[in-house]
Amino acid sequence: MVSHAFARSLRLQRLHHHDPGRLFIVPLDHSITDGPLTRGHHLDSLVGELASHRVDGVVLHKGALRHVDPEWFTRTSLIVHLSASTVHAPDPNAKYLVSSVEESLRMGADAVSVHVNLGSAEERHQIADMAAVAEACDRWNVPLMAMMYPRGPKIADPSDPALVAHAVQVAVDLGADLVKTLYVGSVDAMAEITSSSPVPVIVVGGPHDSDEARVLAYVEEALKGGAAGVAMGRNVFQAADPGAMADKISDLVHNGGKASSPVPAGSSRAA
Ligand SMILES: O=C(CO)COP(=O)(O)O
Ligand SMILES: N[C@@H](CC=O)C(=O)O
Repeated sequence: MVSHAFARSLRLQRLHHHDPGRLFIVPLDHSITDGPLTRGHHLDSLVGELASHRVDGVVLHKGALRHVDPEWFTRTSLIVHLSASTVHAPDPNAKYLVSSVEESLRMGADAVSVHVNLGSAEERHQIADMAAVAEACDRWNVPLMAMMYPRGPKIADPSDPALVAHAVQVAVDLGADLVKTLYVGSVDAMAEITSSSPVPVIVVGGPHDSDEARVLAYVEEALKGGAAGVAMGRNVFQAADPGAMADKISDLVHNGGKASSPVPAGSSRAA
């Protein structure tokens, strides 16, 4: 009988559309946290553009899937985000679950993600939620991406290497397959974190920066620090040309910075 590990490993490998060691994820879960992602163009066209420009996966909330063409997910993976809060809440750091592993599987998810704000007032619920989701991921053999942010009343510097290392450790100890967290601002300090983690660590992009060269330099630096890729939202979907920006980031993540042609529309996995 094929072991269950086979299924989880298969799903994890399927996230890597463009190379086995790196991931370029574009999270679009900001739509609950901050409100509508884009002015003007629709979510479906944005996801289609990302899928056509070598993005390995997108993070979406469950309801968004009703408005996106499934065809895009022959070329990019679907990570369903299970956590939510909005910036309008009395405590925006208090994340809670709005979906489940089983529901996400029913909707076609390749993986799920859960958000923990380490140091937040409601940390205990978020850690307990991640533990429960990790158990369900074990049961259903679904990869878990942990979104880990040091955030809370006592957190002075969220990118403090000791805090980020702790956040990564919490995710590892709860059973995450992949951790998305902050870049700590130094290649060496990041390398200490990534080299100590038994699971891949990818970094977020942060608020949109109109200086494209600075964004790309950030990606290069994070990769030098051993990040297994990036999970960049705002610096992609708020770019003037999200597809072109995705190509440039994908070249760094997947091609060592060498430019390569975008995946032709309609083609399935990259060669
Ligand atoms: O993973 C992320 C959101 O869930 C990171 O998004 P940003 O790159 O916009 O910070
Ligand atoms: N999931 C993160 C980033 C997206 O908005 C958060 O909620 O802060």
